Amino acid sequence: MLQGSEILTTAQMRAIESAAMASGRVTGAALMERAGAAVAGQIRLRWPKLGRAVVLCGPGNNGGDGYVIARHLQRAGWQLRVLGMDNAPGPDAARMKAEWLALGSILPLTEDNLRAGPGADVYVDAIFGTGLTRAPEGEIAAILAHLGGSGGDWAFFRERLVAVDCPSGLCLDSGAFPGRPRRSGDHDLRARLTVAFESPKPGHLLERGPECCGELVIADIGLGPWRVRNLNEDGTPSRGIRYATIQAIWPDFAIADSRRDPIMDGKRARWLRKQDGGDHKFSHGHALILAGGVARGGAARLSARAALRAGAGLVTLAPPAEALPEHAGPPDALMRWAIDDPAELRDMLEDRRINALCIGPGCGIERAAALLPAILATKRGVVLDADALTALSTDPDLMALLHEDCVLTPHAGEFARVFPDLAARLEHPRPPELTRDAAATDWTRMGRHLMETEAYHEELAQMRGPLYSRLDAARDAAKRCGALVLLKGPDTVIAAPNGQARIHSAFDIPWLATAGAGDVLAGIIAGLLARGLPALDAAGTGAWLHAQAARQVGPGLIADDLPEALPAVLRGLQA
Ligand SMILES: NC(=O)C1=CN([C@@H]2O[C@H](COP(=O)(O)OP(=O)(O)OC[C@H]3O[C@@H](n4cnc5c(N)ncnc54)[C@H](OP(=O)(O)O)[C@@H]3O)[C@@H](O)[C@H]2O)[C@@H](O)CC1
Ligand SMILES: Nc1ncnc2c1ncn2[C@@H]1O[C@H](COP(=O)(O)OP(=O)(O)O)[C@@H](O)[C@H]1O
Ligand SMILES: [K+]
Repeated sequence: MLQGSEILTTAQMRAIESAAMASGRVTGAALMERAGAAVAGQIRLRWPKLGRAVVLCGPGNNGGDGYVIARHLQRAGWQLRVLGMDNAPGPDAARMKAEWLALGSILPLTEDNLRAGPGADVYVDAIFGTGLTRAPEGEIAAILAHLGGSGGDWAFFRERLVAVDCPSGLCLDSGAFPGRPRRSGDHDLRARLTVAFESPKPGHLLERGPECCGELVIADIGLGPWRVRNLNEDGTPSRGIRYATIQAIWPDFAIADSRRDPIMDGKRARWLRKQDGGDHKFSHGHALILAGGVARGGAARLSARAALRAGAGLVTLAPPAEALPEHAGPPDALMRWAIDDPAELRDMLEDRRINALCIGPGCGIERAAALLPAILATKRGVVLDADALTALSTDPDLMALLHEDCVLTPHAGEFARVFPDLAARLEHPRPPELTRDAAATDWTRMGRHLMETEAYHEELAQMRGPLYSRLDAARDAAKRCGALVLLKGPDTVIAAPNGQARIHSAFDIPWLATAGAGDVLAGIIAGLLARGLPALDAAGTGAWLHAQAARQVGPGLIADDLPEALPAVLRGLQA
């Protein structure tokens, strides 16, 4: 029910392009023409006066787009300087290069030529797009560093840089820059505007992507018919299951066509607002939130409050008996019940109406480790956060008890504790080995088969980009432990064991990084599990509600505000 924009990996995008071309119904040159025209159109929209543009064209099809852009801008009356490479690109880019040469000249793509000449209003970065296979070196690295502000003119280029598909050097599968430290931001290329094609790629939304892409516009270049999986008997695409398995939740980018899916359909909104009618409190579920010992109750109380606000019919907070008096205050809607040991928990779980749990916030590692076997054995929906994750990391037997209704909500540090090897792979600035060699892939064959067999969709789904991504890490973790993994951060990634994934972008709300915000998220998800949502949906909807609450409150937010902001978020849903 929760919908967002489909995200395509670079491999899926290439395969779709190849499928379109293999069908004989569209040529690569036509696609390139549409792509270049779309970028030129976006430039003219933002710079309505005629100006001066410098277009930097790389060795491949991204460069081909650049030559199309130069042609369109020149025809519109702009003054152009085009810098390109002296190589023989593929046939489509070669054709676009030749068409440009009939109108103007090409200077060598060097830093000296970039620096020479009068300053321009717009610099078009058409050096590398989805075909980046390794870290840029030499002259191109120097150009990219210059555009990134190594000469001190960071702000100048930040205002004027338009990136075609992505800022060059950014890996569109991971949002990292190959060859650079993962979290460094020095001299990263930052565009004012990025125009990408058909769908966002993971790298637009992960790690450095959102900051470096600037405003992101997705242009429709007409590949829609090849994005569906099912075919009619005559080979034409039918309305079918969309095969992209990754979706963006609450993307903060514009899609320059009308296909944008609503983030929240009316049915989901009505359900969240409990407007379906006729239900009583037990039909909205009963969530049990385990709390920890004396003086540690705040975190679990935040979770419990959030579960109530998310709509669970009943919520019980369960600290050990000695800590029970601490929880005497509001909210009065919250029930309290002392649980000291696994036997008492098992007794309580005899009540089948308790259908979701949350364990971890302020729980204490020992208590979490002691209670988890009883919880996991019931196979009920459960959120494991904070101390429960630490408990998990020290006990492989607990890991073995996880099931697909478990939701793990680690931040990066907790993820590294539970999945140290996967976290270590994320630290590599360079790939230990290339997991995909685009040059060695026969994309034409891939495109043809994409239209014919399911197996190719699976093969495609297995393909990785040149850098290990947070998406790869969350998917690998989910597959390994058989549970849903929600890896927190400004770019939250949610992955199910079957490979389905969501990316939730929250770069616009840095004030959400505040003590206790994660406890609230765990509670919201537990509330939604109690209401009956499957794990992937509960996590996706929960991440979205959590962020919306933070947007509602704004800077100055403390975690206590988040549950209280949920009614306004729910009231604002279009039911
Ligand atoms: N296909 C289509 O129909 C459409 C495609 N479209 C456009 O095409 C773009 C993808 O094009 P692409 O596949 O040609 O890749 P691109 O990003 O231009 O770079 C590849 C070139 O760079 C080279 N190279 C890579 N890394 C390097 C490095 N570090 N340092 C130096 N060289 C490096 C690589 O060489 P190689 O690795 O083989 O040595 C190859 O020569 C896509 O982003 C979109 O803009 C649109 O027009 C819509 C229709
Ligand atoms: N820079 C950021 N911008 C937006 N959201 C963030 C940022 N950093 C963290 N978050 C979000 O804030 C929450 C913090 O959770 P967590 O790290 O568990 O905090 P705590 O343990 O204090 O509750 C998560 O939902 C995370 O996705
Ligand atoms: K580019």
